[in-house]
Amino acid sequence: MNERPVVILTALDLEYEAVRRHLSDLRLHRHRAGTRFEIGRLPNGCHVALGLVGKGNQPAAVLTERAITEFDPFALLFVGVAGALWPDVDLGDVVIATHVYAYHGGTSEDDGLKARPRVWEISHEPDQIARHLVRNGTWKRRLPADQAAAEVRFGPIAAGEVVQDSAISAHAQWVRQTYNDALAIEMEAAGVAQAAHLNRSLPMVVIRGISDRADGTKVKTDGVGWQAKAVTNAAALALALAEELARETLRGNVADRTEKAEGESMPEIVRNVAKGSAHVGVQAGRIYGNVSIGQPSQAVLDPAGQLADLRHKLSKACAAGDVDVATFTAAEEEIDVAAQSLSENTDQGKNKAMIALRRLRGLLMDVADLASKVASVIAAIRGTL
Ligand SMILES: Nc1nc2c([nH]c(=O)n2[C@H]2C[C@H](O)[C@@H](COP(=O)(O)OP(=O)(O)OP(=O)(O)O)O2)c(=O)[nH]1
Repeated sequence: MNERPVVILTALDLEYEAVRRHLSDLRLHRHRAGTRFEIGRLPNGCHVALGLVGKGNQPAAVLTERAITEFDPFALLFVGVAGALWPDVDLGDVVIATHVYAYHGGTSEDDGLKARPRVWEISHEPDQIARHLVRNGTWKRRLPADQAAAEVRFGPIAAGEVVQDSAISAHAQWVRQTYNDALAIEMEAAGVAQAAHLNRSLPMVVIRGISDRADGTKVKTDGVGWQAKAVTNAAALALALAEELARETLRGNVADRTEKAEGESMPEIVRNVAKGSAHVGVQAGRIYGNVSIGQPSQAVLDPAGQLADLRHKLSKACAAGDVDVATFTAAEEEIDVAAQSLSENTDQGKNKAMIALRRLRGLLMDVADLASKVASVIAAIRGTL
């Protein structure tokens, strides 16, 4: 749906795996310096370039810069685990960084260490979208059935150069006193935030699952699997956010294209006619989506393809004012559910998709074209059962 991908970066292998699990059609992308990214798709068609940066702000900054240059993403997400700095932040909770503190900046003076804080703030639109997703709870659909529900918190994250695993060391006390509104602590967000800022303030969000309390019990909580549980929650929310950000970008693009189409004389469908032995190239201002050469084709798309086509038509109908924004949003959610259920490729998944599509048919019944398109997707799925 979006030509530009979202980049998602992680530090640890288990974080990478937690994101990778949500992607389909994965393919390897090698950078000439040896960095390996994988490019996959989310159920709504949004492309994701996934990378592993390792631990620490420095490699995170360098590889974030590399990913931005390589993929020109519309947004960047960092997904991982972190330690909680306060007792009311629970294991398994998800923290979305409203601010990132690079807490190691300072001057060492005769009377002690003085902080020289650097801080980056979350961009407005991803912040609003993330809060909306948390409010309506739809992101939880991506959690495995046996995963306990997590609380999501918005607040600052402190990023430094050490693994913090004490509540009483001088370092721990200094962090808690100097950055006392920070909810969580980790080692990459400052590098990622710096790289995003230096790239025209690319929208960037850090999403962390709490896997320990940064208080000397990390070995124990790691040992009973909290890292995997915590990052499963963070990844589910991150991918819901990626989809919604992609949708917003598409909405912007569709509106943009519609305005241009009205101002330009070029019609949407251009027929290039050759007479005699003349050779004619494609004469069109822009070409979007599939290109058919020759007579209009009646090719039959599979259910997933039909669903993608339906999504595209829905966006156009919304941009043209035939579908209001509330209906559009509700309809897109049903399409997401149908696409995700279909991607399971089981009879159960197909049945779930049919139920979502029946709800969708109800939502779109006033728009004849779209309602009949929904009916044909239902028929196509029924044919595969
Ligand atoms: N859960 C948690 N994650 C943290 C903390 N500090 C911290 O940097 N992180 C994030 C950022 C790093 O990418 C990564 C470090 O955790 P880790 O489990 O790899 O730490 P470690 O180096 O002590 O682990 P190990 O390889 O020695 O087992 O997790 C913390 O206190 N708790």
